Amino acid sequence: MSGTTLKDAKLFINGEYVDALSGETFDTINPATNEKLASVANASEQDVQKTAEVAQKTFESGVWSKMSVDDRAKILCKMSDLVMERVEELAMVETLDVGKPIKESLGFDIPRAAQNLRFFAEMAKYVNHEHYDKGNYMSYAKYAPAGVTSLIIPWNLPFMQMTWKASAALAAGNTVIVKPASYTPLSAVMLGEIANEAGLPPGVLNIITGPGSTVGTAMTTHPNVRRISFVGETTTGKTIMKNAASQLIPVSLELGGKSANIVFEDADLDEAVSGSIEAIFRNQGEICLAGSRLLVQESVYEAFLDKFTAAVQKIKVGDPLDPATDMGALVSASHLATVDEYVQIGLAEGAKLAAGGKRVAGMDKGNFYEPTVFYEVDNSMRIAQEEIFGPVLVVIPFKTEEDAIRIANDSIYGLAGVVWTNDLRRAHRVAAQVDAGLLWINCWYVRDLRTPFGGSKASGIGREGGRHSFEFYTEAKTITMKC
Ligand SMILES: NC(=O)c1ccc[n+]([C@@H]2O[C@H](COP(=O)([O-])OP(=O)(O)OC[C@H]3O[C@@H](n4cnc5c(N)ncnc54)[C@H](O)[C@@H]3O)[C@@H](O)[C@H]2O)c1
Ligand SMILES: O=C/C=C/C=C(\O)C(=O)O
Repeated sequence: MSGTTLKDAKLFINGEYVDALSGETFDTINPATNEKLASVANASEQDVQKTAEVAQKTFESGVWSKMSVDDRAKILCKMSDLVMERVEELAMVETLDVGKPIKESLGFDIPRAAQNLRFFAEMAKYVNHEHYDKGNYMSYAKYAPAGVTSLIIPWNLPFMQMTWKASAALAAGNTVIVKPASYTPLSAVMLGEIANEAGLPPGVLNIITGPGSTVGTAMTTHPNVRRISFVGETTTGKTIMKNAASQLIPVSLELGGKSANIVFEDADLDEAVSGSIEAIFRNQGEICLAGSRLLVQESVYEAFLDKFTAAVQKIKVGDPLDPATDMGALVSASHLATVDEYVQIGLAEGAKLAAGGKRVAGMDKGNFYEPTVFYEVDNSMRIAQEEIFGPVLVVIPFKTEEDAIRIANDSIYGLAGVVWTNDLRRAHRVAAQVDAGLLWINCWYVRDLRTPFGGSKASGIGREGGRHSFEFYTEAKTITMKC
């Protein structure tokens, strides 16, 4: 692991890899060693300007926007196949750049990216066909690609989330400018090679690396841009929405979360323990959908917490490239400092540690943090209200179903929720009352790409997935004719 270097990353514009116009680069760092992995082109507003012109010209040429949906699907499915042909290489790059366990990159991130490409390519053939008759009049709707689409991606699941957005936008016939997060650009730029090999016309997919403050701003204010889809922090989402308002561009925002994971006394406790461990510690807790507030019914609180902390001790934190590793390194030294700061805040607020609370001993070179569990937590504490986005769980007892729902909803966020119970009616009753876009009952993060995905309250605006993605990435036109 130590000393691994990867190919330097350039911008992918108009089907070619190029340097930033300024020639500047920045380094991407391996979170497991804090050593440099590769140099990355550092784009500026001028690069975005150039790319927006390429994307607009390509869109207007019709080479992709007017290609038949079947032909588009062939190319996107080919990209999907090529992703799987290169699964090991892509997984290694993702693991080195993000710090996540290789078993995750190999078993989830990259295969899910291939699935994203294939799913939206195929679905494009079947969605959004509408036709109505009314007396002598017939109406139908055409869903045309919207145009140049800006996609801005965070660092936690880079390749998976990039393809989650880009596949839908491309399948709908748009041209795309995508920006990965500066911590994790390496897998994203590889999609350019794959696009070229699959025969995607130049200028359809463009990939830009550089700072959110300049490149991201230019991507959200450029007059050529017709759609913006963003995944990231709530505060960044607000800035993007303000910028988008200046051009009146529709936005789709997938933002932060502080989701309640509710364990009722009638749940299968062993299943709830393993599911709840997964819900907070998968991907080092760096996942927007994390069940970061564990609400446990008082009657089983102690029994559950004992089982849970015993299971936490078994989590193997280690070298992300080791196939046995369950939890890797946090994405950056500064993120590790933020996570540790929250742990100190929790202690100062009076919460108690049942597990973790510090860096992993003997692994100081990388950003390794112990899986951390706080109890004696009140939901009003900062550690229960603010998104930590790391391996830190707060456990809160509750008495009744009404208490659980009240605590779950006492949050600015509304992304996800989890309910563990064997009472069918309770499961649906609670799921209906938790204010969140996504609810899982006796499971967590099981995805069907046809379903609406996104959050309410401070967790976002809009939904993607299935027909919802196609609605967002297209412009509807109703045509009515007298017959
Ligand atoms: N709801 C979801 O589906 C979902 C999924 C994954 C992550 N997230 C959230 O993402 C956050 C973690 O990711 P992050 O730290 O990369 O988020 P972030 O908001 O800091 O950055 C996300 C992206 O936005 C860019 N950016 C920054 N400032 C910008 C600006 N002013 N204009 C345009 N772009 C800008 C960044 O460079 C990066 O590419 C967490 O809050 C997490 O909950 C949400
Ligand atoms: O960290 C956030 C997870 C986002 C997940 C998806 O976008 C998805 O599964 O489609």
